[in-house]
Amino acid sequence: MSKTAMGASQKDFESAVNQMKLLKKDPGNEVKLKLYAHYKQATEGPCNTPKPGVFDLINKAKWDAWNALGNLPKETARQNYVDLVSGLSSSSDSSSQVKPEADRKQAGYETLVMTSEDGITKIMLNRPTKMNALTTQMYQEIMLALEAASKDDSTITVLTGNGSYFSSGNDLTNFVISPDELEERARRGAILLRDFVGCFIDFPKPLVAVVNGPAVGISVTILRLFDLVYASDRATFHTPFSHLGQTPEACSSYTFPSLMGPAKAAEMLIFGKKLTAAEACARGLVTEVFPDSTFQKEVWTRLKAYSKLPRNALRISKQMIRNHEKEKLHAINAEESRILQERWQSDECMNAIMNFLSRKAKL
Ligand SMILES: CCCCCCCCCCC/C=C/C(=O)SCCNC(=O)CCNC(=O)[C@H](O)C(C)(C)COP(=O)(O)OP(=O)(O)OC[C@H]1O[C@@H](n2cnc3c(N)ncnc32)[C@H](O)[C@@H]1OP(=O)(O)O
Repeated sequence: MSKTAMGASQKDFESAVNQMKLLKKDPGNEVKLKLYAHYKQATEGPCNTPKPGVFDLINKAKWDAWNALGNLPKETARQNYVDLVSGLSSSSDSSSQVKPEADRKQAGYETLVMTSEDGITKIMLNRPTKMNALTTQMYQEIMLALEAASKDDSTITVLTGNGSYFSSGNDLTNFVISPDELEERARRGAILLRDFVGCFIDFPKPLVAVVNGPAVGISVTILRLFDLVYASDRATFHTPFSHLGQTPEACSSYTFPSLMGPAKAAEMLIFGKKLTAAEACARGLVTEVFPDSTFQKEVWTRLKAYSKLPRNALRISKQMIRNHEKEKLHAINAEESRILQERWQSDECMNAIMNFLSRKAKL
């Protein structure tokens, strides 16, 4: 009989616990929470400790993960733990294996797939099971990818998402930190945000967003810094900043009012109205909307034709259009990042994040 059918033995479990201690690569907060919850369930049974206070972020997230397992039997939790660890070990073992050409990622990127073909460099966000939510690692990798794309011999650079979403915006687990770390992490977060947006402001070549599905938060506000925005008619555009106790970023406090007028910008940025692709197009945020059934075909045919245009002319024209407001955009970016640094330390923001993480609220 297989191990799974019998359930993992206590020995398997102990060996998985030891294996975890030897794991070289950090598996990330979400996996660590799952491991913690299954370990506690396997060793102590259903959650039996008082719920930590709302500002005790780490312990609250751990408690929520354990509590979510309800009455899961100890044996099942033990098996799940062993399976989780075995998945982690095999994925780190296989990192040295050669993958088939079709799914080989350009070296150095774990959260993106970067490819160059037909004069187009494509940067694809690649966390489809998390709706391409942006972790701090992902912000860093996007900056590296943009830097590489700005120097390669392609004509056009494209950002798109793998799976059903373009991106669900900032990964809210970026906020799973202990209260004594909050001030320093907010300071570093503001620098990361400023540098990330700065790369888009300064990007020298035509930059195209292929919005394959819904976009949330910073994946919406950043769009005004692209030269073309093509959207599937399945895409939606949602900036729920107030719901999260946060404020606009990516220069949207300036670019959105100048694009669509202050009243329409307020509807999105202050009140969190979600737009359809057609509405976003009518407001000038999207260049063109395509039926989802033909989206990829139509967009890539169009982009391949554009990529054959004279490279330097495209580049110089882009810079002529963008250079007028570059300095202003950098100043606005710095100010928005400073304000967010304060917001991230507010009760309003912390409560909203905890609500999401404990699955009480879906935006
Ligand atoms: C101290 C601070 C340091 C911070 C440093 C950051 C620096 C830069 C900050 C830039 C500022 C940016 C702001 C924003 O982008 S605000 C917008 C944030 N995004 C959201 O609020 C969206 C939250 N997600 C949702 O509401 C829903 O998930 C969504 C509507 C997108 C989809 O719902 P659906 O029911 O279809 O799917 P699930 O919710 O089940 O999602 C599937 C799994 O994906 C996970 N997920 C999705 N989005 C996020 C996210 N943004 N953050 C974290 N995780 C996300 C979800 O949890 C599911 O995971 P599991 O299967 O493991 O449960």
